[in-house]
Amino acid sequence: MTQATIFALSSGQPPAGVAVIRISGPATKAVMTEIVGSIPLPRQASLRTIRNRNGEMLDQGLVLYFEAPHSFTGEDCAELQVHGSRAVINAIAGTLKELGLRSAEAGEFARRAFEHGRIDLVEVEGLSDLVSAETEMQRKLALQTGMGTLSNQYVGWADRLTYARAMIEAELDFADEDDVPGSVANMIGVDLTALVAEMSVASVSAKSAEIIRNGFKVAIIGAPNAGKSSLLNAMAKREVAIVTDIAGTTRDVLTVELDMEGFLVRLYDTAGIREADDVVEREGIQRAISAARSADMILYLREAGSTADISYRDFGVPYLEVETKADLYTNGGVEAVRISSVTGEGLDEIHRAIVDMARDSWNAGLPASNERHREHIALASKFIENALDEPRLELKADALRAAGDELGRITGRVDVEDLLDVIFSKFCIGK
Ligand SMILES: Nc1nc2c(c(=O)[nH]1)N(C=O)[C@@H](CNc1ccc(C(=O)N[C@@H](CCC(=O)O)C(=O)O)cc1)CN2
Repeated sequence: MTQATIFALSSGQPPAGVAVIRISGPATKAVMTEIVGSIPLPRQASLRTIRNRNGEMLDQGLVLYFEAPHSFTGEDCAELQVHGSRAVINAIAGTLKELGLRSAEAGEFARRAFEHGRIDLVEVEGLSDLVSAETEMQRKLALQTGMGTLSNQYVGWADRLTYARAMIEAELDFADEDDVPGSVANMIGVDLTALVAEMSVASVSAKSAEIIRNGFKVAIIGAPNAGKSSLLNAMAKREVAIVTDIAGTTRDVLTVELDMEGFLVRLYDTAGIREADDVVEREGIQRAISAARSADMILYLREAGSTADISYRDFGVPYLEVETKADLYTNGGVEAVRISSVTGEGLDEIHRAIVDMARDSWNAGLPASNERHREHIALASKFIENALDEPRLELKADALRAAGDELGRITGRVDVEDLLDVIFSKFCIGK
């Protein structure tokens, strides 16, 4: 079956200065001949008139042609860079449909790139992250994943497993009586043990990368009226939360997302924790506690001069104690950071503390895998451990093959068909 030729608006929603319409598939050449008169020189921008099938002008734009396999998808591709109005885009899309092209599905260009071996599954995920990156750290992480750094790690691991297996196969094929039993096992054992250790480090990195992808979670907790919502508003620089003098104003957990020096920080404002009779307030307090327990950092707020309820210290979450309303009190010589959301005192210090903690939680030195990778890495290292424990060479080799297959599932070399729909559907149309 020949592949459909697909097209999509790859640039943002109209109206925009310029719109990029991408085309990929076997009919690309024929379509270009039809709508711009001839096939432009590969990889060179040419200014052309774009026409419908009756020869009427639809727009004038820059066109690019990429000949297979030297294109993003590995197929013949073209780009029409046209005036970015809805009407121009609709007119061109209409003509492309009349010529037998169909609209691309979400991620379909990337999928074709994967299917033609231009990029592996790890790089596909990196591209997906790159397109949705909002912070500087997300951009860096996505580039590392999307441009092969992480793939190289997995391929390197898989190569070591292949080498170990080859050693075993050789031993099985050429074993002679003079060989010392177990010598091959010893030779490969050292490297395989090292490999298991590297894998366990990589699994930790998946967790730390989550902080970049999903944000560093900071829960603001404390007694009612301690100034939690005022702090949230002051950090967000807008009135996100309702602030009143009435204790118990915040009932549910409120969130703001902040870009703090390139880190995505999710700040949670919570209901004040106290003994409460009101059902709604009690539920809010439960939510406050669970937000604090699942946070990456707790800001425990209390009004200057009041005593601390220190039960949150058992949550196992790093915390910072904050004395609020510092404008109303003189410093009683306590250790906590003193802030005033009214005067702004201490807010820089809070900012610093959060960014430092986020930076510490993220292990910058490690290539950042993700949760999907982590599951396969865990299985692979289990298989390697089995292989290490297994005295029979045939079974040792089998376990190593199974471990290699798990790594192959990460990069997409080994049966991943069922996964593809999930991964590619996360893309936007046109990617
Ligand atoms: N206009 C435009 N800009 C874009 C893209 C695009 O498709 N179109 N990209 C899409 O995401 C990204 C760039 N990625 C690309 C990756 C590979 C090839 C490509 O044609 N590769 C060929 C030729 C390489 C070469 O000549 O150096 C190849 O790998 O064989 C193009 C874009 C970001 N900017």
